[in-house]
Amino acid sequence: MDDSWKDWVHITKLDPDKVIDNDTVADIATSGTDALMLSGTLNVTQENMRELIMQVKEYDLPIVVEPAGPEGVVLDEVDALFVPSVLNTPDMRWMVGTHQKWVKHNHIDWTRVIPEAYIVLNPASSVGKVTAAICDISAADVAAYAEVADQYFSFPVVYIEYSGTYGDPKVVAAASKAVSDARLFYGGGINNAEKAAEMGQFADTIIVGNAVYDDGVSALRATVKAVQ
Ligand SMILES: CC(C)=CCC/C(C)=C/CC/C(C)=C/CC/C(C)=C/COP(=O)(O)OP(=O)(O)O
Ligand SMILES: O=P(O)(O)OC[C@@H](O)CO
Ligand SMILES: [Mg+2]
Repeated sequence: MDDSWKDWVHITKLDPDKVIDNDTVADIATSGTDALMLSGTLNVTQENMRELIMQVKEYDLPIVVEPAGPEGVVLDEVDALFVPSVLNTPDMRWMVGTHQKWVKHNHIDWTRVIPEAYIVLNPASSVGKVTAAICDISAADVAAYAEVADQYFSFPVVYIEYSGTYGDPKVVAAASKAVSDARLFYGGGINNAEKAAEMGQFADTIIVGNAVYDDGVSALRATVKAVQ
């Protein structure tokens, strides 16, 4: 896709493993969020991903898929694929191994792939457990990962991921200082204007996931308003 995604300040993350009704989808689409990212670590299948795409595609909003593995890759009716690599895992599969297998067995439309350097910081999250990420690290450690991702690997996105819990703003501030070219994404536990504004000072883009399901679209709207 073109570079317009670099202007997104707010992304709503929808999980194909969760049920959402069409009225809620309509409210999300008009909330002011810049894009919908369809993603989850557990139980994402071609079937539930395609079902969610059918629900969201009628709105005039960018839709991107963030697969947890090659089996979750769907590109029909979608603008781009944001593909994670986890930096702070000892298991090479989540950094590059799964990607190598994916590329070996598929023809990839690279014009629609945006690589993301994930730094996973909530050990209790599904992504933390699956990737065995080493989460007990300092702000300086996170900043160094972020700099390596940005300056050495040239990842276009550095993603500070606290999925399911609100993170440490000092960590996000340190990562923000360390990154010059990449866009800094922050996701985890944002469910009101205050948290959105706090992380929005440091991150270029905030991602709101669970709040849509747990706190409703009014909470989502408050997070949008805080960063736009
Ligand atoms: C090579 C391809 C196409 C994919 C590989 C992608 C990789 C390496 C993924 C590893 C990290 C991962 C599992 C990312 C999934 C995206 C993500 C962080 C979703 C949010 O997950 P959680 O919120 O923890 O999960 P649940 O909502 O399912 O509990
Ligand atoms: O679900 P929450 O905690 O909002 O996290 C958002 C996103 O970063 C998850 O990948
Ligand atoms: Mg989730």
